[in-house]
Amino acid sequence: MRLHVADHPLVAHKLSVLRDAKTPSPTFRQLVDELVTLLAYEATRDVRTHEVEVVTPVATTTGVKLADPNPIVVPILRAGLGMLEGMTRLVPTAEVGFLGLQRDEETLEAITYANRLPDDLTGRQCFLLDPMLATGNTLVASIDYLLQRGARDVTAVCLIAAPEGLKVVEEFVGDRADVQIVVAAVDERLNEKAYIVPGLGDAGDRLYGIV
Ligand SMILES: O=P(O)(O)OC[C@H]1O[C@H](OP(=O)(O)OP(=O)(O)O)[C@H](O)[C@@H]1O
Ligand SMILES: O=c1cc[nH]c(=O)[nH]1
Ligand SMILES: [Mg+2]
Repeated sequence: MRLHVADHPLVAHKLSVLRDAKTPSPTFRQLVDELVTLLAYEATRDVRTHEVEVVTPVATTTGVKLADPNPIVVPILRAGLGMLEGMTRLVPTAEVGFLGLQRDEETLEAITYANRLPDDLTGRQCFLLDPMLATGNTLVASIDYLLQRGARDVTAVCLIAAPEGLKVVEEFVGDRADVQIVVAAVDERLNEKAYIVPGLGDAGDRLYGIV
């Protein structure tokens, strides 16, 4: 598993405002969107392309276009939905699948309530979106769904990860697939309720309210 921590003052600035408990929901949503665009730039560094001929008003040159099959982007509901538009703005030809998982706050198990993925992901570049990687249980379950469908090239774009969760994901992945995690920050630890410290609280609640 490869880990990429985005090291950029704009990322650090936006993340600091996002963490602030006083930041209201509309600003929070806007910042998540802006952060994803910055992270997506890093996450798509290895996106597959092929050469094309381009005729400019001056000359003919060689350019590149995204190769087929298109990448697939999968937001993990709810909170991952707040990252979808920022990602598809950068990769508009991507297909979009959906996973809905909710962490049981007692057992910390990830419970799946929605799964709408293509049956065959062989040879596809897959991008999972979820702002928080805490225990890692949600990301492990999500990566597993992709691997079961034949995917071997998976990038997870997260805003904040806990070291404990990164270890869990790394142990699960082993050498089964090429998995990259792109994050804005790796925080200190999990607290007794498995919330990321210092983190930003419950990302889904801060995006969409408490349900
Ligand atoms: O690494 P883990 O310990 O599994 O926790 C991380 C998960 O928790 C949050 O979702 P949550 O279950 O709160 O669902 P929500 O997006 O609907 O709020 C977050 O968006 C991740 O999906
Ligand atoms: O800190 C955390 C942990 C899990 N889910 C969140 O939204 N935040
Ligand atoms: Mg939540």
